[in-house]
Amino acid sequence: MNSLMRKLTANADPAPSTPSPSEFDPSESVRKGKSFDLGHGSEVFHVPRFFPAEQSWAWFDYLNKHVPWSRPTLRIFGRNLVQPRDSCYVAAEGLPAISYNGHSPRAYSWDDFPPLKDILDAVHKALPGSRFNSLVLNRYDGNNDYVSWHSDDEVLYGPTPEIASVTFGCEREFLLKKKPSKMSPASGDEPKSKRLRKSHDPDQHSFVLKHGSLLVMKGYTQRDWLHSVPKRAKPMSIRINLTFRCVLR
Ligand SMILES: O=C(O)CCC(=O)C(=O)O
Ligand SMILES: [Fe+2]
Repeated sequence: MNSLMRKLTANADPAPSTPSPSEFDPSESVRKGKSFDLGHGSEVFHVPRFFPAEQSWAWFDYLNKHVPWSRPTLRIFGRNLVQPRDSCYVAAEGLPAISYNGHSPRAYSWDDFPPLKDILDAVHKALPGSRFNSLVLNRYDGNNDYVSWHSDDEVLYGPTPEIASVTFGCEREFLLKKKPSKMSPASGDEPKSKRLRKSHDPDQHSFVLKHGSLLVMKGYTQRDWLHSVPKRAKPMSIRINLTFRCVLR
C-alpha cells in the first residue's frame, strides 16, 4: 500500500466493528463480574473491565462523533432547566414513546448506528435471558455534567426492569442510595449523620464505572433505590454511557 493509500484508509473513519470471538468473548469476559445483593430482591452486577480497552476507544470515538447529541430543556419541579449532559435515544420500531421531565426524545433506529448493534449483541451474549430493545445514551462533557438522583421506574419498563449500563471514556463514580421507606424507616432512631460515619452504610453504594465496564441493575433496584452520577470538582474528560433497557409493548 503506498503512503497516499494508507492515508486515505486511515481517514476513512469506518464504523468500528466488534473483534472476532477469538479476541473477545462476551460470555467469557462476563465471568470476571461480581454480584452485589442490595437486599429485598434488588441486585447489581458489575464487570469493571468487560470490553477490551482498544475496542472501547474505537466505539467512544465513533459515538462521540456520529451520535446526534442534544441537551433538551427539562421541566423539573415547575422550572425549566437545561439537561446537564448530552443525550440521545435509540429504540426498535413501533415501541411506545418514552417521556421524562416533560421531554419526549425522538427515537433513532438501531440501523442508524451499526456499532450500537455490535455492543447490544455483546451485552445480550454476556447476559443470557436478557432482552433489550431500547437505549438511552448520555455524554458527560467534563466534571460539571451529571445526572441527579433518580430511578428508571417508568411503568413502560415493567416492575423489575433489567438495565445494562456500558461506559466508554472517562471513569466516573456511580452512586446508589436506598429510597426513603414510609413503612420501615431504615434510619431507625439514629441520626443519619452518625450512621454515615460508620465504615459501611448498607443503604448507600458506590461503583467506579471504568472505560469498557458493564454494570447491570436488576430486580427491584428501580423501585427501591435511586442512582446518580454526581458533579465533581476536579476537571474530567468526556464520558459516554449507554443504558440498555426493554420497553414493554
Ligand atoms: O451515566 C450513567 O452511568 C447513568 C445514566 C442513567 O442513570 C440514565 O440514563 O438513566
Ligand atoms: Fe438512570
